[in-house]
Amino acid sequence: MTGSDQPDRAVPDEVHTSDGGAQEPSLGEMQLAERSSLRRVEGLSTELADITEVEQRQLRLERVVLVGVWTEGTAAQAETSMAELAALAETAGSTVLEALIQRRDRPDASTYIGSGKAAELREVVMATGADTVICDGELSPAQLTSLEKIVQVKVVDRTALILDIFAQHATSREGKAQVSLAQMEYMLPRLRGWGESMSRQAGGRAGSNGGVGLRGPGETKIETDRRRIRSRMAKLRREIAHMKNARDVKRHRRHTTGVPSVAIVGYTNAGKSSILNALTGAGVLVQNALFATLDPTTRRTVLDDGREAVLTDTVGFVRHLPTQLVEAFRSTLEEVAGADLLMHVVDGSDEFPLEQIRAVNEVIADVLRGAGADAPPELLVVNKIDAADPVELTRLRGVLDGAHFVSAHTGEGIAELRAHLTERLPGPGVRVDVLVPYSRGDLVARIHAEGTVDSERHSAEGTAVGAEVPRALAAALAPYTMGGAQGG
Ligand SMILES: Nc1nc2c(ncn2[C@@H]2O[C@H](COP(=O)(O)OP(=O)(O)OP(=O)(O)O)[C@@H](O)[C@H]2O)c(=O)[nH]1
Ligand SMILES: [Mg+2]
Repeated sequence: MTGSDQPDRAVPDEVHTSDGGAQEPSLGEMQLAERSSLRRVEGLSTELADITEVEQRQLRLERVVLVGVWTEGTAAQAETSMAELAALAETAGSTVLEALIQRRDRPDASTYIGSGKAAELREVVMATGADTVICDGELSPAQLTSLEKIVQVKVVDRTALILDIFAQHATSREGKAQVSLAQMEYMLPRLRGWGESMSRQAGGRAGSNGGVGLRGPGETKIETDRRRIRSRMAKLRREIAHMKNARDVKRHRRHTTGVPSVAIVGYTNAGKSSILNALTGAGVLVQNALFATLDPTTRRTVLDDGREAVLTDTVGFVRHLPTQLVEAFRSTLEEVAGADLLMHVVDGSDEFPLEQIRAVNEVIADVLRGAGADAPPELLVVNKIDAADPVELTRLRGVLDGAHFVSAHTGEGIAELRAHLTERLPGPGVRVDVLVPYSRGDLVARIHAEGTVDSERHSAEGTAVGAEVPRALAAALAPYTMGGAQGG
């Protein structure tokens, strides 16, 4: 049993698996099929018909060679980074033919890998018949252009690759708008570079690029494109702000009705959606692919004590998430700021779980700073313990104090996790009448922040408060309970 034997109201029964996800959820399968059928469809609106050359380049990553510059860290870390780039490339739908790592103090200012290595790369491209080179970093527009000149196939960087995946995966209106905005922001300074190499390469590409090739990216064309992109970006920003308002209202309503909320965050592919499914029986898309989830999915569940809670599955994070994306997804990620609890899921079978934790924490801190919000309490959940190395797990148990160790697949630890959530989430609360000494002003502050105060009086001995507070806080307040004042 996974422990998720409470009925879930949001989904039909047949989706509810008791074996923790051995069966592929049907909703997920549908989404999966839909996704692959959409893979090669250019997603931008017709308004952008004139400038989709950039998009089309990004969507045609078919046979790729990866190249990385290894500037710091161990060889194992450099290899992990390349393996991740390969996974990203495959997620975007391409076949990885070859990967090269170059050891340098810093990326070459003009060609990223240096001209000697670039010539070597050209050889590899010719030998393998690759049509794209993907660099493991963010390249300047000039670097992209110079490297393209040498290798003579299109060159794409990690940022463009991630943006491409996001563009393929976004399903909600808000998600799509956010990705478009991020892509345009990325594109804007690169238009000239893309344009120049496009005109050189236009002959090699079929149909869809004909218009561009014929016209040529003259200075005027670029200027017009820029202006169009800018005004489209402004429009998108307005739309996104509007959608965010609607979501804020919904969230606020949830808050005022007192339904506690959990935001599930974590590195991409850590198993966030699997845990949501294991906890609630929801049929959220689970895929061994990066960024399977892009739109926050909220599911209701019934806690062990019969209360309701909502869990929100969020977009996964990755090292060096393009800044344009952090920016664009900020409003979505603000779900994080509004949650009562952050459930941070870590892949315990990953080679460097602590680095994943760090990368995720950086993005969260960034988002919260932007939202001007305090971090909600965090619960660390180490997933995939069925697949993890036992020695590594022992080490993790040592360093990750208070973490829960679970397997969404076998269901191990899931019941305990549910019990912990029940315990930890603010509930309708416990009635307390306490006299808190002035030395514990922190507790009074917490009562105000976490509970509902209905009486407060200052006396010589301290602050007398009558309030309804979450169970955990009630426990902390137990020593200050006023004699005989119980029961209300
Ligand atoms: N062995 C093992 N694999 C798991 C477990 N939980 C999830 N997985 C696998 O890990 C992969 C990613 O799972 P998801 O739940 O889609 O991960 P996610 O964090 O939602 O990923 P994104 O939405 O892509 O960021 C899938 O192939 C799952 O089957 C687990 O407990 N054990
Ligand atoms: Mg997911």
